[in-house]
Amino acid sequence: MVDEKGMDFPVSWDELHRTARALAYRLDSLGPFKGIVAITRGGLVPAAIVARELELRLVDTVCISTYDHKDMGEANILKGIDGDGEGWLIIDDLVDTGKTAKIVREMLPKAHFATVFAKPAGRPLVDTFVTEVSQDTWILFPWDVELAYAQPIRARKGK
Ligand SMILES: O=P(O)(O)OC[C@H]1O[C@H](OP(=O)(O)OP(=O)(O)O)[C@H](O)[C@@H]1O
Ligand SMILES: O=c1[nH]c(=O)c2nc[nH]c2[nH]1
Ligand SMILES: [Mg+2]
Repeated sequence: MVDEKGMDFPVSWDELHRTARALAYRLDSLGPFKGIVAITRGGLVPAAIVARELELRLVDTVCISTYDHKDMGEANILKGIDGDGEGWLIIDDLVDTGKTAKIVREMLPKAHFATVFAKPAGRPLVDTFVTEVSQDTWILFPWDVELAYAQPIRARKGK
């Protein structure tokens, strides 16, 4: 779908699993880490995959909500975490504007911040990521979609 936020970039469960495993592969050589801080909710599934691959069993959360679907609002910090993050690995699904990443980095300045996807505006705030997509792309995660009828491309263009 194309709207004012740009083109949707749908990601399947398989693709997400494969890309999160690629992230774990990169992170393995940058550790060892004490544990993972997952940024809810988007970071939960990638954090579970990375935790499995890096054999990390200590998993905490920072809970931040900024978007209502595609609409950005104020960042609402529902749960923080103590300490400076030294030795910890922060996992989120993506950085977009970098607003969430900035808050998390200020909260845990010594942690390693990793995401599966990065858009250009947020990219400088991430230590490790796998796939870059353009700023006007909306990543559509598998937990946000259901299987449904898709109009043929020609019909969508009104031909
Ligand atoms: O770089 P930014 O512009 O801050 O955008 C990235 C953040 O936005 C999304 O979270 P959201 O606030 O939608 O909450 P959710 O993870 O619960 O879906 C996403 O999971 C990132 O955490
Ligand atoms: O599902 C999402 N896809 C995105 O591209 C995005 N950017 C900020 N928050 C987002 N959530
Ligand atoms: Mg999030």
